[in-house]
Amino acid sequence: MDAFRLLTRSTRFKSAAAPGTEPAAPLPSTGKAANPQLFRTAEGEKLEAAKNRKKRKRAAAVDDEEAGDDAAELDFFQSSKRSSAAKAEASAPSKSDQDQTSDQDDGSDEDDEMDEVERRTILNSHKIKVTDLRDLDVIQPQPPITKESKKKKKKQKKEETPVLSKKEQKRARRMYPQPLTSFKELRTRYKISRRLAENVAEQGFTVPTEVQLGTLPLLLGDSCVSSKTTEEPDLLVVAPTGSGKTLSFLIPVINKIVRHHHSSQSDEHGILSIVVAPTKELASQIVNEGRKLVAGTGVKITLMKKGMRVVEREDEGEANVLDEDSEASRSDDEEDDDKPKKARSNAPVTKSDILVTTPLQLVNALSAHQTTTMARLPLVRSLVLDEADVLLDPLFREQTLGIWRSCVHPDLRVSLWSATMGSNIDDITRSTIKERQDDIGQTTQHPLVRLVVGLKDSAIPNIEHKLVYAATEQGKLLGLRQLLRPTAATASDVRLRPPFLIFTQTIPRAIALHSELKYDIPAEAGGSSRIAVLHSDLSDSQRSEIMRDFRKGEIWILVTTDLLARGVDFRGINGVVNYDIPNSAAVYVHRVGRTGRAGRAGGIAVTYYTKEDIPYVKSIANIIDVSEKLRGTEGKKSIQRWLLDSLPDLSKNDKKELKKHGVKARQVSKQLGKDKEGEGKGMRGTRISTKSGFERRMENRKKGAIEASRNRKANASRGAEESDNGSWKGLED
Ligand SMILES: Nc1ncnc2c1ncn2[C@@H]1O[C@H](COP(=O)(O)OP(=O)(O)OP(=O)(O)O)[C@@H](O)[C@H]1O
Repeated sequence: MDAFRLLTRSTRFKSAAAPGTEPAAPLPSTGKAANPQLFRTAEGEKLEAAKNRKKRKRAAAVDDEEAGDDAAELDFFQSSKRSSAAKAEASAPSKSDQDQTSDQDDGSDEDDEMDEVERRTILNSHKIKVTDLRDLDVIQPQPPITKESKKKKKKQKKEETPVLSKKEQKRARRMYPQPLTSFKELRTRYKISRRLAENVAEQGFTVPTEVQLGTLPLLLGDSCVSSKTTEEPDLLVVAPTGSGKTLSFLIPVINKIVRHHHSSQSDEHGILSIVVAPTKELASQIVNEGRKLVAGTGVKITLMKKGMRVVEREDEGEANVLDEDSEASRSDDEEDDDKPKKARSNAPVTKSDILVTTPLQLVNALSAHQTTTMARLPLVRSLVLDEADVLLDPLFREQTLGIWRSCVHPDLRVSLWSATMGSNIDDITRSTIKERQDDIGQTTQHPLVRLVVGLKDSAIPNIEHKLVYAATEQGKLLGLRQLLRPTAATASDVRLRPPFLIFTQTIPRAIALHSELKYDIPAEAGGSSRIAVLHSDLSDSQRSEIMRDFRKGEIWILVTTDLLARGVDFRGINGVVNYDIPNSAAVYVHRVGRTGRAGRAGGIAVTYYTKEDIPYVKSIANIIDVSEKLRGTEGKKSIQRWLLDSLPDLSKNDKKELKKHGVKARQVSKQLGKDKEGEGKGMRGTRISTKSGFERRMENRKKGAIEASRNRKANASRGAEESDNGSWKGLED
């Protein structure tokens, strides 16, 4: 069934290209990208290939297998052979024994150190920039102070004060850590748990993405057997949407816990890692990804839910600690958030190793009975902030910092991940780390590193952008309807094919747009069931059901708010429609990043703007311009220079206001917000309808007349009844 043909009611649309014409570009929803990497140069590729060839030869020699087998790249852990052998052995010893013993039996890459030129070539080829964010005097320690050096220093000070230029400072901070050239290295060089390595291999990924290539060695560093053992840093990561950041933080977190379970502190039980994400949808997706990776490792990952207890508080009395095996293996489809909850004090304290949560849910659990002091999480060694810029935005900042401060273990490492990150995040991170160190009386500073892939705060280069002027609200609706019609393909160069997402500014607008569009889908295509609306006013179970149906392909068009703008990974989204322009350039980057994920090509992002939006368009036009430059499409630019020059710049204050409240004309006052259908008088700015004001007035008058006539009739018949039944009927029970 051709979804587009049915959806557009097209009789003329042909899915295959006519003979002699160019074949249609592959859709993001079809198949898998050959290479998930976004940036690479021939020079870097050659070097990586040479390194991998060398490793393969050595591994083959170790395993006494044939050298130069091309399939080795696909079978990078030789998982099928080895895991089946391991499984056969595993019938007797426990999983943890297997992990421990197997640490010795893989070919080791410890001698395979690259020199700085090689490391630099590969990192530059993938546009990876690594920076040491510590104070300069920590990075470049001064020589020890002796009497002589003191005198010399004084003399020097008098003569000149040696200050590094900005360029020199930048150079001093620049790092070139060893990149991960293949997933196989996770096992051979970084000695990650065998079972974890097999679980990664089972996902079928062949090449590490840039962010994986750069961050995995840094985060797995302290278990690296190389002579240059590196300390695990606190890490800030800015990497494109859909580039595999989830895997980059989950592998090290899980591996650290496996090691912890095998260590002398293995009798410590409780939450060892926390992953914080801004929405329940993203948190539940991370848990699902995590469950694939933890299978058989003995590590438990759990989604934070209402009523769950994470610590024992003295004010709550004795808690009964139950085993949560069943919970750890449950999928999020089985969530029971809407069922009545047990009283908090009766619920068991979670025995999970990794807790994935939204900020508010964990804060609520840590500050039971609404007390001001938050309970501590003494065992947590890893704190991951996914979509860190939004978690440290004023809306979530206090909650997120509260969680961070609750993690009091001296070995805590924090990592912050996003596709967009302002410099204020660096500052907040630095000051929070410092504040924590002072609180716990720690004197040593561990490394703080920032890793950026590509251009900071830019959209991925494989998306096609369309910025469409629609003049009015009605114009946007007409434009969107036209996109769904067969003529769209010929009338404009935009062809939007399901599945796709439509973003609006507010919940009432999402609801109104959904009501407008739901009868546009022909019955033979599934009718109104093919389009749905998702927002935070729905119950948890409704939200999960819609997400599931969209993922299964039963829903083709999903109208939503910025709830789904970040992190959510629908593999085959063909397009994104910004029905309402986003509140900031960062939101644009995230919204459009729902398509073209993991190196897939062809996603299209359509953004409508009206007269009222003109002051806010420039930052989006700039993002599109940069993204097209990054792709290097000469002559195929959708943003012309004259447009960029003529669009007004937005003041800092206006930017702030827009980020906080969105476009004024579409804001909903609290009272009016209750009117979800957009019918109230003051809802003019938020209303979505093709009907003119006159048509609506006439319709309302007609409705009023019908209602009045109905009332009159009802009153008349009631009067007649009363006169009929005038006799005494006794008292009602
Ligand atoms: N090495 C790889 N090869 C191919 N696909 C991969 C690889 N690593 C991850 N993926 C896939 O890429 C997709 C996007 O990954 P993920 O959700 O982690 O992206 P992200 O960087 O967190 O994006 P966002 O910024 O939007 O949150 C997922 O479907 C994941 O399975």
